[in-house]
Amino acid sequence: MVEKLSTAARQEALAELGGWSYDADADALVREYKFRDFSAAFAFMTRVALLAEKAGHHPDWSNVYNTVSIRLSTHDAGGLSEKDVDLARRIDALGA
Ligand SMILES: C[C@H](O)[C@H](O)[C@H]1CNC2=NC(N)=NC(=O)C2=N1
Repeated sequence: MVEKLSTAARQEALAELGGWSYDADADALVREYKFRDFSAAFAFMTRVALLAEKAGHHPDWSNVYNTVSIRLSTHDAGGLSEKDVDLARRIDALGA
């Protein structure tokens, strides 16, 4: 069972993950990515999907044309865990 992050650990993670915001109501990390068109957005989603499968941890997300909205939280823990921080780091490492 995965533990939710403590307030201190969450604040530390947010400081490190520059582009991500914290949704306090959902206890989730959120970020929006913009691309030049749908193809580029969907190519990014494909890469994230492969990361997520490898990690066994999956984003809640949506796509509208060139925009991909990602929300990370751990369903099993009922909020933010280290798994979300790890996945956010890996998504950022794609360099989108
Ligand atoms: C069995 C499987 O690993 C679990 O159901 C995983 C799958 N992906 C998941 N993704 C997310 N975001 N939260 C989870 O709790 C979760 N659980």
